Amino acid sequence: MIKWNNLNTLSSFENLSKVERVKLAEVMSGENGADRVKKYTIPMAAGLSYNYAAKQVDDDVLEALTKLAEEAQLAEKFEALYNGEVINTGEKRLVLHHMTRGQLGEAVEADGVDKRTFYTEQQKKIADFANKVHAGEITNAAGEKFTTVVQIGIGGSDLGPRAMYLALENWAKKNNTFKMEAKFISNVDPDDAAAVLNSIDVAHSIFVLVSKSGTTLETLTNESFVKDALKNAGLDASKHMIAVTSETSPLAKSDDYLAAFFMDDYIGGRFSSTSAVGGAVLSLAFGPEVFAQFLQGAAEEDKLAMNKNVLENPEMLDALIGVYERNVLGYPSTAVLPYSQALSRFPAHLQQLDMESNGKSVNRFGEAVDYPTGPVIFGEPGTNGQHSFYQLLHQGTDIVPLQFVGFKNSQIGTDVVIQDSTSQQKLCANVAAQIVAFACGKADENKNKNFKGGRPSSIIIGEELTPEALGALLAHFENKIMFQGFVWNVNSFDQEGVQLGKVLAKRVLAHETDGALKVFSDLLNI
Ligand SMILES: O=P(O)(O)OC[C@H]1O[C@](O)(CO)[C@@H](O)[C@@H]1O
Repeated sequence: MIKWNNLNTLSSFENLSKVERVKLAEVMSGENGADRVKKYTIPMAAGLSYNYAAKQVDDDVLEALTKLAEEAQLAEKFEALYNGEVINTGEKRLVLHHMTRGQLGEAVEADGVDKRTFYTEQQKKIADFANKVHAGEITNAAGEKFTTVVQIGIGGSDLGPRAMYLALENWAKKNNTFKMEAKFISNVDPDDAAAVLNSIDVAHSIFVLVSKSGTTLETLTNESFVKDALKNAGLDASKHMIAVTSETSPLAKSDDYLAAFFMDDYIGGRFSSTSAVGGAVLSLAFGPEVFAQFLQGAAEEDKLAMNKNVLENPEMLDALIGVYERNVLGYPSTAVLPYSQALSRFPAHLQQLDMESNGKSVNRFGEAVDYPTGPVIFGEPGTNGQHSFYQLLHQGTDIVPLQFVGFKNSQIGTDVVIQDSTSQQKLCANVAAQIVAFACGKADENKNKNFKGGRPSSIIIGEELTPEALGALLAHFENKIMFQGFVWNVNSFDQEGVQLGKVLAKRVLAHETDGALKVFSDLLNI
């Protein structure tokens, strides 16, 4: 029997807050620190590992976290989710994104169909379509091959697929699986669509309109923008556009598209990278086999997330340490710092994934919670971040937990030796140095040069950022955020907080304003 209780009603949480705090600078120094780095690590899928040696934990904290996981029934709640319970209570929906990449539990039937079959059928349809485009069987009206794919979508219909595309673009070029260049239009700022359209050859471009709801104003506006451009170039828009949407959306039955692929309401936008939302653009860009490898990595990581032993479950442990940092140690934000240029937009994707999921102040029954929930997430790839905001991270008044990601090898492989080391070695040296610098600090009589240390971090380490590794990385964070939502007793799968701004913007556009809204409308010349 699953119980949905607030975090601060759990006795294991009270016990956790009484466990003696770990002095990170002390435990990470000398041989003790070396032992921790070897001991506090968990294997992940695709050769990745999650190392939490530099987190503010020891065996006592880990034991208390294990008890919290048990009392909060994290494994049971995940099981209920993948077996098709209505976990998204706010919208009365199942939560099925795991099924886009595998079958973790029982078969789930909804809307009269087996859902795993539905998702795999969509994948097959996309693969078939992509193969025909690559083979020149589906072409533009002049019978010429498409060379570019442009995704039109926003939020979850943009950030995840864009981050995944950028993560694999160079890998695919190096491994001869690169098929088509991809571009993305998301913002309703006309300069976004105009700049992308100016940079491509529209006659040889295929546009993927992605909107689960089929009602998002930004996306529909950008669709019109693109249709105008196609018309102005003397082209038939319906021969250049495909749609990814839910079967119940207004876009589903339209004749305006060359083809339509479906997801459904059981997949939240921000959790949709492994559905048709990411599948169409990634299969067109890199081929369906690469997309399948990406799904495989995610599926393997999902299986690890099922493990009831917290110390063998990287997602659950990462989630619990995050809760400890947020609710016991009182840290308000988390920085995501990939030491990989290919992951340049991964922090932006995690921002939506985490903040839209767990940025809630009521529990899943709509009652106010009186403890902090989701942290502020931000990040940049290293080493660029080091020359930007790391000053605050090292010496600022707030302690910001850090989530590093690093790979032993680069994707392209081209490198240079300067001062006896390659660029890749310099990159990896920097992330190792940062972990220890943040944890241990450095005493200096000059207070301006003093580093207190005690700043916790974890790192996910891999051999190389491959499609499997990327899938595993994505699934790690999706599952981590899900587990945190369970601990905080919030519904991580709705997003009512985005509605008010949309409603007010419509009022501004309809000139139905008064008070401050009217003055701002006048100031902005609307
Ligand atoms: O795919 P859609 O329905 O256009 O939604 C786009 C995005 O808008 C949001 O609903 C927020 O406004 C996100 O959750 C979602 O990813």
